Amino acid sequence: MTSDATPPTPPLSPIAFLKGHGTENDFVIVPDPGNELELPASLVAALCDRRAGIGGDGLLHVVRSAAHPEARTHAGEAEWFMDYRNADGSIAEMCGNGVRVFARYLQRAGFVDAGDLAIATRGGVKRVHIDKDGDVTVAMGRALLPEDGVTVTVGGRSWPARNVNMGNPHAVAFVEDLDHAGSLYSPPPFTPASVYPDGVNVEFVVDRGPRHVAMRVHERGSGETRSCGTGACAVAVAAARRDGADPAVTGAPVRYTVDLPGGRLVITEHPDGEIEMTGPAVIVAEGHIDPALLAVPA
Ligand SMILES: N[C@@H](CCC[C@H](N)C(=O)O)C(=O)O
Repeated sequence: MTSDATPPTPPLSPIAFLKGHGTENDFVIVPDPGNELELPASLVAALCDRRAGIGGDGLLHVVRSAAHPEARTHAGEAEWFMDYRNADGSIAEMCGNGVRVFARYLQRAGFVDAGDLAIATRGGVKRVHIDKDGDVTVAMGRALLPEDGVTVTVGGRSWPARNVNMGNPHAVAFVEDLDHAGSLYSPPPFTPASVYPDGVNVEFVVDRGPRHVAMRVHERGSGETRSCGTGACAVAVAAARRDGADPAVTGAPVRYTVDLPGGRLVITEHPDGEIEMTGPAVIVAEGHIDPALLAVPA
């Protein structure tokens, strides 16, 4: 018997993924060396969904620089491009914890050895040092400190916040108590809104001791996370200016220990402005994405 019905669409092939975190800032890792996958914002959000998906604060799309239009010019310097997405599917320039986890993935997959490598990001090429079983250090580049800050208001309290750009935007507010930041699920209101037309990551900071601070963060596109690497760098830079320890002025490097809900990062700023971030990076699982999830409408 013949039929004129349309032949069924061939099933989508499953896609491999891994799950990893850096100080509990967690990521879905999608290896795609040839940049063959379509990853619309809706699919990224579905994968990062903690109830109906895999769950993560963001997604690390692992692509060869030569295969990605945004990274092709860096291919001679950095073989791999971190195509980073926030949990809501939005694109961000940089992710500090993400770069460490990305490097750990490359090492685990056998693409690189422990030691030194370069990774391309939208925030430029980052130099990374991987300890085989220990921490990962990233040269994060220099911070920009635009003069225009904002006032952040939560629960009737207001604080001035310093504008620090680590490739991505941050507003750093020193507060008396981290609980005063309230729920950071939604973006904390700030004025004037014109300072951050593309949104901002907001850090609330308290002192723990000499050159030692603790912070909570609301991440643009992800909500409150348990850690933010670029945020910890922004906090260390703001603290050094507040403490009269700007290395460009003193001529000496300054190191801050930054405690986050998910762990500890160590941030060193050098007299030439270069900032180094050191912390853990862990791969916790790997598997395959069910093709049904890949059929999420764009
Ligand atoms: N978690 C990251 C920052 C990710 C990007 C951020 N949400 C943004 O939109 O700028 C980090 O560890 O730096």
